[in-house]
Amino acid sequence: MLYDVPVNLGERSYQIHIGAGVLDRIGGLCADVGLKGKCLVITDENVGGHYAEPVLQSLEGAGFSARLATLPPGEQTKCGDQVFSLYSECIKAGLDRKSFVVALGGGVIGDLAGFVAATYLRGIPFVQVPTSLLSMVDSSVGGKTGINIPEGKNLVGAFYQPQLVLADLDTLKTLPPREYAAGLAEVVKYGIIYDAPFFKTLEENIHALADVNNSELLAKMVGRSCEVKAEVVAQDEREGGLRAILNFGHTVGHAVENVAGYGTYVHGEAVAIGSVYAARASAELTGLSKEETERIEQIFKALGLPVTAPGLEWPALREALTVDKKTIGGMPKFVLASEIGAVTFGNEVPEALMETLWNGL
Ligand SMILES: NC(=O)c1ccc[n+]([C@@H]2O[C@H](COP(=O)([O-])OP(=O)(O)OC[C@H]3O[C@@H](n4cnc5c(N)ncnc54)[C@H](O)[C@@H]3O)[C@@H](O)[C@H]2O)c1
Ligand SMILES: O=C(O)C(=O)C[C@@H](O)[C@H](O)[C@H](O)COP(=O)(O)O
Ligand SMILES: [Zn+2]
Repeated sequence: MLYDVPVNLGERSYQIHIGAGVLDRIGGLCADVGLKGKCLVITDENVGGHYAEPVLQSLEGAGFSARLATLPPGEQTKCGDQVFSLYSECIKAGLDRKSFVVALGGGVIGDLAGFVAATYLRGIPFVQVPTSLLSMVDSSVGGKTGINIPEGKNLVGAFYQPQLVLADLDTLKTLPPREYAAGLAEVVKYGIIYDAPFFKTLEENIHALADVNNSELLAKMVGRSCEVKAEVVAQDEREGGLRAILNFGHTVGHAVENVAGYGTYVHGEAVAIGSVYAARASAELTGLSKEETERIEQIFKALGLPVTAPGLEWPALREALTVDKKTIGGMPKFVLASEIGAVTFGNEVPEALMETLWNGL
């Protein structure tokens, strides 16, 4: 059965389809939204071994001509060199302006393949088939595509919406536990920024959350996360304001990823560290209570996520913050909470406090 969450963006609207054992529906769903002809399925070595064949079969079965490009796994793949090699793959696949790209994998593949689709021939359609928890609850939704450059995370990219998203919860059964936990960091984020009852439900189900065979709980968690993201994006597609709340924990999180070296901390882990930092800053500046600050810290710890990054020195992180997309006039901006479920964006943290908070983690 498919559970659908709509993303309402006028003529760029689409559906997120969530279900268990539904990967073989991809061909039919692509046909349903009017896609035709040729496509390039982009995946990585970990995901492709498990899921490329059923996806290709489903696409071919629905009358599409599909070619496969398989990339090395990991954050370092989200780079300019891979973009250019994928343009060549698009040519080899004979893609024209009516053709499309299928991103089959985690957020690295989704962001990269989406950026290729956004720029090849000035834009061809694309479809997201997320296979990591993080990509199901966050990166496949909302149209942020892009790559990292040595100076910083996601510094090159485009807003470009997919035609549809298909999340098969059964694919999570092969996801490594470390990556599953990392995805939970973005799930917790939705509770902190938007939905206090959801945060409480997560706290009360810590152990059940770790069970990828609990399809019912999984579907609820993925579904609610997608609903929150879709609601925020529908109000502010290109981050003129409100959408920045989805960046809670990311100001310091992105700096940690960059300074430690892409892949040392996976994205969700860096977000966990950045979220505890943001919670502590919120306690100092926006009235987050001691008790709620503690609850935020505890939930990340209980999920087995890091809340500190030993060995990373503040000056290097501070330098990385100067190129954060939220930094204006040299001052980094933070999403801060006044309580769990209520945040504001565009906050500055005094220079000395930024360093003190880092050294106190
Ligand atoms: N565009 C957005 O809105 C957005 C939102 C959040 C994160 N991101 C980006 O997403 C990326 C992180 O995504 P991620 O956490 O999915 O990382 P990822 O794509 O690197 O996937 C994590 C690891 O799990 C493997 N994997 C994925 N699905 C699997 C499966 N079903 N079975 C076995 N192995 C599997 C991958 O090969 C990889 O090794 C970062 O680059 C981050 O910046 C983007
Ligand atoms: O969709 C958004 O908006 C987000 O901020 C979601 C984040 O989880 C995600 O990591 C995103 O890629 C960050 O975007 P950036 O604009 O800070 O690079
Ligand atoms: Zn993120």
